[in-house]
Amino acid sequence: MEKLFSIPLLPADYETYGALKTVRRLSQMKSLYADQEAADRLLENGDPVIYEVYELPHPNDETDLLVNITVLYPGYVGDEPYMTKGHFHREPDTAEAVIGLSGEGELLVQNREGELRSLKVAAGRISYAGGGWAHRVVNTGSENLVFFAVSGANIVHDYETAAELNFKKRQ
Ligand SMILES: O=P(O)(O)OC[C@H]1O[C@H](O)[C@H](O)[C@@H](O)[C@@H]1O
Ligand SMILES: [Fe+2]
Repeated sequence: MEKLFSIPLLPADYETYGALKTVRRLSQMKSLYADQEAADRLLENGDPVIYEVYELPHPNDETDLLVNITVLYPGYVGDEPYMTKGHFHREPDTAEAVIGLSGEGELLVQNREGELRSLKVAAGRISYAGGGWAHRVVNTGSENLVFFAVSGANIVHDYETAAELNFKKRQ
């Protein structure tokens, strides 16, 4: 895609413009949920889609921006709502802004020292996580939570460190 565009902020339109669609299912992130027995019970009846990410093709130049739309479905694993995996950006870290398009939820952020914070995500709101904050979006509502996220295009996702902390308070 040419590095000039103006397109609607909708997953379907993103796909029309060649977005790469990534589907994340429960089996790919089961270990992140607190209630493993509840996850196993769900998996006996299939493998639910938790979220889909629509990513426009980009050349990863450090001067570019990564502009994704994510559709996070409503649902629970035990008493824990559906959520994204969550990640740090590997150093040198860059910030990420999440702009809610529909639905409601929260942006859980945690730094490498384990400090945990929660920011509201909703239509018409921007939630901003500066560098050094791992970020995970949680759908606390009963509708799809659709959000736009923008960060530096040259980020490298670090899922491992975020999974170790797993957005839990340190004792
Ligand atoms: O990458 P995850 O932690 O699974 O989160 C899902 C997605 O959320 C946002 O859209 C981010 O900008 C994406 O980079 C990320 O892929
Ligand atoms: Fe990110």
